[in-house]
Amino acid sequence: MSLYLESSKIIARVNYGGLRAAVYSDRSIKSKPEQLYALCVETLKHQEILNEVIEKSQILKVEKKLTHPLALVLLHDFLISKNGIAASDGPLKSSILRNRARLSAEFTRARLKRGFSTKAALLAKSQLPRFPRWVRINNLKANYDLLMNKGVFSEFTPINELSKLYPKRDCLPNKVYVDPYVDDLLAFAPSAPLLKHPLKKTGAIAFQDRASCVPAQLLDPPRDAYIIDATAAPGNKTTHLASLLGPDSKGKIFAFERDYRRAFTLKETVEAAGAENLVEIRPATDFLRSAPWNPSENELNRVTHILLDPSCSGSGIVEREEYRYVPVGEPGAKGTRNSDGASKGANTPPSAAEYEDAKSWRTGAAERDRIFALADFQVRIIEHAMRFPNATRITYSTCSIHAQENERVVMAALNTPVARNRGWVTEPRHLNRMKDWPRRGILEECNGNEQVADSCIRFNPWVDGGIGFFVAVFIRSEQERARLPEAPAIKWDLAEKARQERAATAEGSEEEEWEGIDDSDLPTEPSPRQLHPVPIRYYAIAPLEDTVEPEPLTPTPGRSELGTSPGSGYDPNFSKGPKIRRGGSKPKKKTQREKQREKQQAREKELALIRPMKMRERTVRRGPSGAEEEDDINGSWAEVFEDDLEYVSKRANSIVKRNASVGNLDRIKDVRIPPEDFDKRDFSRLQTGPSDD
Ligand SMILES: C[S@@+](CC[C@H](N)C(=O)[O-])C[C@H]1O[C@@H](n2cnc3c(N)ncnc32)[C@H](O)[C@@H]1O
Repeated sequence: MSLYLESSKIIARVNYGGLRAAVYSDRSIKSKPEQLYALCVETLKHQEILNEVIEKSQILKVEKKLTHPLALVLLHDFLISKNGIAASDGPLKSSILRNRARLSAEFTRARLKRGFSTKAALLAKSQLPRFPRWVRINNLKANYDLLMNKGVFSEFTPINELSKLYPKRDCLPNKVYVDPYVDDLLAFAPSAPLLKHPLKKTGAIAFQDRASCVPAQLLDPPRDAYIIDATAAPGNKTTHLASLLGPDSKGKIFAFERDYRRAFTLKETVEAAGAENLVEIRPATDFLRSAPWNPSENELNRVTHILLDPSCSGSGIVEREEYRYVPVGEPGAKGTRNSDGASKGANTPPSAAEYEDAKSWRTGAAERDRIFALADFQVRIIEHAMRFPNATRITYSTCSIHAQENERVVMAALNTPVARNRGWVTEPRHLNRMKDWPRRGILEECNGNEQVADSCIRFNPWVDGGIGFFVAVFIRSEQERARLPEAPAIKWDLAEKARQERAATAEGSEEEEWEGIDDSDLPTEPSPRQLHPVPIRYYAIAPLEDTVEPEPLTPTPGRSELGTSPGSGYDPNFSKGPKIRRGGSKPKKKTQREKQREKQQAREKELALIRPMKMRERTVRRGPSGAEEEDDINGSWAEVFEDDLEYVSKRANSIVKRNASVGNLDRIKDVRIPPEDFDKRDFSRLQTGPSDD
């Protein structure tokens, strides 16, 4: 398919940003993604004037084969791009060239009408960024009083309306907006001369989007708090936390960053902000492996506040250059006006209702699968943070607009055993500093739970000045914390220690851990199942050499006994087969022979399903004492519902292979599907990871 056909399809499909993800994640695309993305962005940027040309020239009526988005991309290249329409596109090109005189004349007329005497002038204007510039004052090097009251920003006059700073006709480059929700946060018009401001060079101010400042603000740590920023690079929120602690704080921020290279960027950001004394960077360190219950980590044990801003789809990031496609026939395409007289078109914010209807965000299948995988990880990271013995406050944020990564993750996290056992809830709206903020969580995505939906905060990029964002605050009371001061069982502790020692000697597996998720591993559609209140079987994922026959495990009451130590939970009477509990009416009496045949058939079916798990090579490692250690895989287990056995065993097998291939066996502790997802028949959040307490 040609560049033009592909780009016309993309712009028509993607609404409200997310163009980059759509282009780069669509595997069916043949054109060069960078060329495609540039064409989409530039076309949408100029769609208002191009729409006028389309309308006045009546090209869609003359050339019946042209669709509106296709006409837009072709006209962009014909009228605006300096290279013209790509030569290879014969019929498409001809459809434009046949009408060349009329199109050029209409374009010139439209350009002059807008006051641009040349095409260059039109292009220069269109390069201006679209949103206000947000500036956060860094308390480690300056303060609000100094900048706002003592004259450093004296050329800017404070205003109360953020909308005046959008680059429209009445945009005010010499005004400043003081944000009422985040301390020390200011907004300026995009054209305000701040990029090379000396304050930026000294680190006294930082450019940070408004929504991205909310997590640290809502974490609201006391001056001497011990804090974790679990996923820290490039360090915007870490340095914001440091600024909130202030220069005299005796607190500490542990900044985890799994990616080694990104940890360097984090270090630079921390140094530029003058926050070295407050921040302890943990480079190339996976937060999911942090173990505050280890005696060697007793500083982590003091952590009370945790900021989680994990990897997400980034679907809320509306690139500064991205515009929204307005199909022909919508009011915006014809240049109609809002009631306030402003032109309603590609640069017009969607209404709040339009925006909050997250289901209207259209994504391709590959992107959807990626989002499911991300959601897995996001729940795990919250769950892990909730295990910190002294934690009382956690913020969870994403720059995603997908409920799958937002409300649904919050709901899943609240439903984990660790949240329930330790008394974690979302902070009620009335207690929240942003209780007046209008955009809250999507009720139906919170299973109709108003309290949870109300406690979530959403940002609309067009209205709120920057990116689409989501924040939720989890809290638990002091009483709850006192009730459960200790973390996991001692067995976990020892297993964790052994794992950490192995991790220290393992080579280069960390960086791949998350990014390496392969789409082919992910479910494309839910598999059917009957409802079971509890898992009915556990299966070991056994290494080939050790076991001739795979060893099913019988269910044991406590999860902590499973999966953390090699071989735990094995039923010595396995040869008799695990007992299966079934609901429903009493089965008809069967003869002994029938029973035996059925048993044999069931067994063969199971073996056929489990056998692929045995394909990986056994890896033997030396433990700290030099003794040969049992490979982690021996202790791995899958919690399998009978109806889903086939699907889960395939998935477990692929996880084993993937991890084996990157030499990282430590992650494989369990494979499980949260019970609430069984109820919804949603297999999207199949999880792997350390066993829960
Ligand atoms: C969305 S970015 C964080 C942005 C950061 N909070 C900021 O405001 O500058 C997510 C980061 O988390 C890191 N990350 C992902 N998984 C991690 C894990 N398990 N442990 C530590 N860091 C992780 C990624 O490498 C990435 O740098």
